[in-house]
Amino acid sequence: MDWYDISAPLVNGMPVWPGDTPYQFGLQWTKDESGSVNVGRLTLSTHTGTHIDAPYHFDEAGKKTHQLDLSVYMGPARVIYLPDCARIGKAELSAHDLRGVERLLIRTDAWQVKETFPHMIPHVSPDAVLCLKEWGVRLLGVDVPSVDPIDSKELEAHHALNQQGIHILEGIVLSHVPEGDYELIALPLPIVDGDASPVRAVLRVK
Ligand SMILES: Nc1ccccc1C(=O)C[C@H](N)C(=O)O
Ligand SMILES: [Zn+2]
Ligand SMILES: [Zn+2]
Repeated sequence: MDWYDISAPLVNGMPVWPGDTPYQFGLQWTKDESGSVNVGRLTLSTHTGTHIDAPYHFDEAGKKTHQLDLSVYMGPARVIYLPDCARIGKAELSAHDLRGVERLLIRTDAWQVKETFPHMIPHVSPDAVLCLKEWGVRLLGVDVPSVDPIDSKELEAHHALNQQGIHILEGIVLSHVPEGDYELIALPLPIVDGDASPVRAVLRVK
């Protein structure tokens, strides 16, 4: 295997952010009905499964999905494993030499039961954000649905990351991926005026 799929499967009934639009796929027309083709129809939140947040999600003046710099979402990426961690802080990250890492993907394995939305997730603490910036990180990916605590209204980590120009990738699946260096591709859809976009995220083994 020379690549890993790190995307959550999109399937009816999959967990979504509490209160957000349920994910639904179905056939609008079947081949039987139309006489020629099956045609699907999707109803979904932009934050479904593996997705990126555009800054506009939490900042009125922030970039929207169609304005994002795609070079952020393609290129060298480092996967690190931080098991049993409640908080992704400076101390946790400092155990790794991350200088020059442009895309950092953190495997926590904190979200085990993928059929339900997690109540508690490790969150990124603001003290980590300045370090990430200093090391040269442009994209931070996590294997949980948010970089902030689920019940956070302030979204401190979202804002702190955005202030440093660090983009956010959430809900990646890394439980089968060893630590190391890869090439990431996780491109957002060109949703005009969007706040976020699902992505197909893959890692090519270097
Ligand atoms: N979908 C939502 C619906 C309501 C309130 C928040 C969300 C979020 O998505 C927040 C989360 N921090 C996120 O960026 O994915
Ligand atoms: Zn999101
Ligand atoms: Zn988010």
